[in-house]
Amino acid sequence: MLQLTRLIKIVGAIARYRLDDLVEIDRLPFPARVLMRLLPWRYFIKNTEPRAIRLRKGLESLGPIFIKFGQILSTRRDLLPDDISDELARLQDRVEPFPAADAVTIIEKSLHAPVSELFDRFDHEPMASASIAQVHGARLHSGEEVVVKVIRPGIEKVIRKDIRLMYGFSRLLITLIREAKRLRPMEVVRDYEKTILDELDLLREAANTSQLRRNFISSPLLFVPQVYWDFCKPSVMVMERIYGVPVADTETLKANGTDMKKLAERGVEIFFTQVFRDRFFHADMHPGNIFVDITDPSEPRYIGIDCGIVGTLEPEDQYYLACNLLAFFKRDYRKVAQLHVDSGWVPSHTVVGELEAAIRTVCEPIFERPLKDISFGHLLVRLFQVARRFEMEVQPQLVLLEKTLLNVEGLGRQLYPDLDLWNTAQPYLEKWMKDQVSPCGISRSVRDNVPDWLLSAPNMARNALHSVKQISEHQQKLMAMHNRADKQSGKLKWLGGVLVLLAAAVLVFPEWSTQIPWQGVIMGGVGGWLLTR
Ligand SMILES: Nc1ncnc2c1ncn2[C@@H]1O[C@H](COP(=O)(O)OP(=O)(O)OP(=O)(O)O)[C@@H](O)[C@H]1O
Repeated sequence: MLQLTRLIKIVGAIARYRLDDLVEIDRLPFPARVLMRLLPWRYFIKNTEPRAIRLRKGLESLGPIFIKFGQILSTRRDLLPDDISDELARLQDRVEPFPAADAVTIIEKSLHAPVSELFDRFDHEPMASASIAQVHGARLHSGEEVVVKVIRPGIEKVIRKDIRLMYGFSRLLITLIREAKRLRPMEVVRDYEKTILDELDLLREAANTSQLRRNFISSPLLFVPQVYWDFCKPSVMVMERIYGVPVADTETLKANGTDMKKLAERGVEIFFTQVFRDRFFHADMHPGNIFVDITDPSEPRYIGIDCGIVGTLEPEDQYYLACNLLAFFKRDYRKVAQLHVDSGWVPSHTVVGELEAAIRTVCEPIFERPLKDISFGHLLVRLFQVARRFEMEVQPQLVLLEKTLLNVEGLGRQLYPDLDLWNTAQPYLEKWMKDQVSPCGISRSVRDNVPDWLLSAPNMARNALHSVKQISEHQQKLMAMHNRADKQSGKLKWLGGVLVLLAAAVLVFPEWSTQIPWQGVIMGGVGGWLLTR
């Protein structure tokens, strides 16, 4: 019943914001075209606002889960046109807070103690309320000021139901409009499902926060609040309270004499450190999650919160990124193409020259601009688009990285419009490359891997024996098949020989053709051959 009400609400939003207009009817197959023309609201609802704004408003009207979906969708620039991505990126989940009494119940149930016992002070008025969680201020008995993040009650059920509906819509879309496959609606929903369900587990967020804090523990670039593990459960998380200026509040930052150039460059440095040193990056870098500590405005330090979404990279991904970025900026498209083939990102049958030409077509216009105006993020977006045409399955972690890079760039340029991203990033990449191939780097890699190799040695021996056994079994099977094929070809030769002899005899003595019982000869031949198989 709830599902039906939801469905009616969704159809209502489609009608009100004329979201059906986002589809080009003339390009649809005949039955879908008829169906679309039969939609009743086409004839009495007009909405002349730009399509991107209508889509944003439609999602907003459907509430927090769809807003979150829109936010995640906005990051798929590899699939969506720019106007839609830009507009969806403006979606903000301003959500009504839920009653503090509900928050208290969840906290007490999770931590098995009354709030008054758990905290010295608990602020019933929430500090912030978003789609998934609500944040309350509090003080521990030991005196530390903290914030308590609580998952919205009943939200998981709503999310799971909405996701089922989204899958249903995606299937319908693909069935009705074959072209829609290009937008990969099922993949987009799957992406969303994973991200949002991960965000529901605050233990996961707490673990990510701890890891990021450890990675930057003595860094002047980034501060990450401490997690209080004794107060963390899947629906409740308690962490150190931070005090900083929201990064979007550039007026306050400037009024306090913050070194904006340094701030912008530090953002890029943090990103490249996370990617090329730690292979672990905060992947939800929207301005609401970033604050600045301006205790010393000439040395501004970032403060990062909300580590619900993080990305991790495999060493191969890291290598791929570094090599590609370096080759790109040297405009060595052949190398970029070759790297794609060598690393198996595109199938081995790919013609390197063709991939090289496609990459050149995409990149040359971008490099027309001065280096400082080039967007790394857009470059990656375009590269992935090309790679997809060449059957490269773009890994989700790379899509996450591309989205983060776009955020970091956007933020950096907002803070300091002349930010030269390449100049800031190049030393990191080149240093990383040098490290990898230096004797130190190689010995470090060997040292890191030796314990694993030693531990897996007994297994390796067993696996090797197993493989040898399997190979010899396969060989025996192949030999047997080979012998049978030999025998059969011998029999076929024998049968062929008899038939050739008979044919020759008929040619020499044509009168025999009427005397020979042909059916008998053929049946006898085939029967004899089968019996001797
Ligand atoms: N450690 C903290 N100290 C001070 N304020 C905090 C802290 N953590 C969160 N907040 C406040 O609460 C707000 C929401 O927190 P957070 O981003 O973690 O929640 P969320 O539900 O994941 O929100 P969203 O998903 O929309 O980013 C922040 O924008 C900030 O104002």
